Amino acid sequence: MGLLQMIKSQFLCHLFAGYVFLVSGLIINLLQVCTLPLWLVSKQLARRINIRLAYCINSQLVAALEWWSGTECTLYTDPKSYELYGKENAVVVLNHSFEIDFLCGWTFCERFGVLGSSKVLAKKELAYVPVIGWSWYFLEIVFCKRRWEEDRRTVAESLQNLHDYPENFWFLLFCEGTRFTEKKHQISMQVAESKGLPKLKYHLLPRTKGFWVTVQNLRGSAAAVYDSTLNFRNNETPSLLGILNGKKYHADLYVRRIPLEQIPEDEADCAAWLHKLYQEKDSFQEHYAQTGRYPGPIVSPARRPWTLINWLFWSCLLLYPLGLLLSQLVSSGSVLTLVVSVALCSAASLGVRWMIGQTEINRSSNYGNKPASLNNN
Ligand SMILES: CCCCC/C=C\C/C=C\CCCCCCCC(=O)SCCNC(=O)CCNC(=O)[C@H](O)C(C)(C)COP(=O)(O)OP(=O)(O)OC[C@H]1O[C@@H](n2cnc3c(N)ncnc32)[C@H](O)[C@@H]1OP(=O)(O)O
Ligand SMILES: CCCCCCCCCCCCCCCCCC(=O)OC[C@@H](O)COP(=O)(O)O
Repeated sequence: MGLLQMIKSQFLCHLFAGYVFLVSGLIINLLQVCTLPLWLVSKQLARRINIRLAYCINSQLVAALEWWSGTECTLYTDPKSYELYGKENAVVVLNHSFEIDFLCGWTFCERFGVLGSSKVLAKKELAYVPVIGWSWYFLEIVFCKRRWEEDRRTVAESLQNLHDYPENFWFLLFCEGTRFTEKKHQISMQVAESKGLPKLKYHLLPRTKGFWVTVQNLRGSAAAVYDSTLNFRNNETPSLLGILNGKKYHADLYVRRIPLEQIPEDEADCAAWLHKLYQEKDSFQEHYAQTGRYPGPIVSPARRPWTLINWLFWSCLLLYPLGLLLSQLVSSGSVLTLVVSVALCSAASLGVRWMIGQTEINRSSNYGNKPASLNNN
């Protein structure tokens, strides 16, 4: 392990990065709360401000991926479609197989200028995650309980609300609804068999209702579905902790742009269309397993400096109060102050570790672990 790699794996580096993320994130959450009165005066201005505030949070994780770990993300797509990315609203369908799949999505959001406005159909539990989850209220992120009878109305209403969104956005749908595990795959394939559907080797069976309600309610606003299939070279199993330790990964993403007009409006036809799409995605993963690449040309956008500049800005801004605090701590010599400071530090680092745990598949939910009739979160 080189010197730089050793420095990146130091706990003190992670502690500082966590301090900057947490404190800057809470400051930004507070600023977002302050925009609430503005929603009554000018909703569009409030939205534009929140897009930029959210960028300050999300881009710190993208900076960790792109600059700290140096992870490379290669895009395989049609050059004609590439020209449209970032210039239209789109529904992104991405396989949910890795702990940092969302982060690889975010790096492309950043490079196409939609990181602050990006949205997702997210499980309700994530709304309670400090900083990121809290910021999503102000981004009008769509939350679901993963219970259709409760979700169908709330999801439709939330999506309708996005029709007058002032800036281009990508709406991410992980149609499998949960991260891939062998146990969930086994159960999912039993459901596939019971439905007479072909078994999938690399994916869980997609949940089609959320996709149908999303496409139905974004027609007229979103121009296309970006069918996105992600994998990592050398059978890597990347993690957010690995990123924080400076581990470099190499992601490959295959994106196909499918105009929304090509997607059936009828619910049953739309469901059949999505099942066929996932069978195609499965074949792309097989192609990747055999050849180490996706079909089609590589047109990768280069990483941009803004995520690094944003992180450096917040680090410099927060370094001063941290220095003051530490110098007062040392000069006071008070044992009580020392104990309280150490306790606060420990609580904050445990909090950040819990947040990182939200991305870890070994802590995933029970959703999809039971057959269809008994399914719950
Ligand atoms: C280029 C890349 C850029 C991308 C980046 C862009 C933006 C990024 C922005 C933000 C990043 C944020 C990162 C956070 C990500 C967090 C994401 C999540 O939280 S994923 C979990 C929440 N989302 C979903 O669940 C979406 C998919 N689910 C649905 O759509 C569901 O339909 C639902 C609307 C949630 C309703 O849930 P429910 O369980 O009631 O679903 P269904 O009714 O559909 O399920 C029953 C249905 O499924 C069949 N089935 C299949 N397998 C099973 C199984 N194992 N158990 C039970 N049932 C199963 C079942 O037979 C039924 O079939 P049918 O519909 O035919 O009756
Ligand atoms: C600059 C460096 C910063 C260092 C500190 C890092 C702080 C950590 C931030 C944590 C961010 C958490 C964002 C939540 C994203 C979780 C995405 C996800 O994948 O959720 C899982 C669900 O889809 C499905 O859940 P399961 O049913 O599989 O269970």
